[in-house]
Amino acid sequence: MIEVLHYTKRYGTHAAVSDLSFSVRPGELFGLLGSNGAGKTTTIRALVGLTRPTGGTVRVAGFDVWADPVRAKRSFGYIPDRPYLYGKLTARELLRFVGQLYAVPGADREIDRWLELFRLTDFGNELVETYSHGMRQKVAIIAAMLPDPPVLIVDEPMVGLDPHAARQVRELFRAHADRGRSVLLTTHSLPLAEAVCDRLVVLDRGRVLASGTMGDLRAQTATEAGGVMGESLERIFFRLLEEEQEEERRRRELAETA
Ligand SMILES: Nc1ncnc2c1ncn2[C@@H]1O[C@H](COP(=O)(O)OP(=O)(O)OP(=O)(O)O)[C@@H](O)[C@H]1O
Repeated sequence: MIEVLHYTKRYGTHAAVSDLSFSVRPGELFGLLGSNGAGKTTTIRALVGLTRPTGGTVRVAGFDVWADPVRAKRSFGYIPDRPYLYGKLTARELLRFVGQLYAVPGADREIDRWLELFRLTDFGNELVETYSHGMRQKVAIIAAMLPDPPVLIVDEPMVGLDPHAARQVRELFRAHADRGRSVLLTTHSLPLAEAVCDRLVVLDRGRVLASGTMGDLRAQTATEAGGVMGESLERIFFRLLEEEQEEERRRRELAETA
């Protein structure tokens, strides 16, 4: 459903992402993890047609996002890290607009259901510009999920959400994947990633440090860095970063002595 093949993005001489490959299958919830500046948003922006790759291919639902953008874009919902919403529309107007754009059957009923789910019913006829950060985030999530897309692409979904909404959203994404859809999400919340993701990629400065299921990551860090099986994703993540920093230090020392 999502295929990223040898994706590379350079800004001038700076490689934001280098030779990244992964795929997300139907029924999978896939996590893209990494520190600040690791290249998560850059990858997401290539997948949703906002930032052209320097090299490699990105496909959604079988369509090359850059060669066949309309068909690719019909097949996914996108929740950006900083959603842009029309502030001069009410949430209901904005969601009706999305419903018409994607020809969602029974859109009005669906919109009422979503607003109720996120406790926004009383605010549905208020202008979005009056909404709090978390309320806007909820509207962006509804807008992406209303067409029930085969692929959901999500950048940092939990920022600004209260604990109740964060749990709801986590369950929604899991349920979406369990209905045979594909979900790709980036997050800084390692407990969230560990709880919901089927497979993960850990990026650092645009390169893959590790990928696979939690079991794969545990096995990889256990053999490469002497870790123990059963470790949390948080421990694994820090172990991978420490390993990478150590490698980097060794490379610099070698370069200085050469
Ligand atoms: N428009 C741009 N011009 C130049 N460099 C950019 C641009 N956008 C991103 N970068 C660089 O690309 C790298 C990856 O950035 P990206 O936003 O993808 O990171 P991220 O993993 O999403 O980080 P965060 O967790 O902080 O959101 C960083 O070094 C960043 O400075």
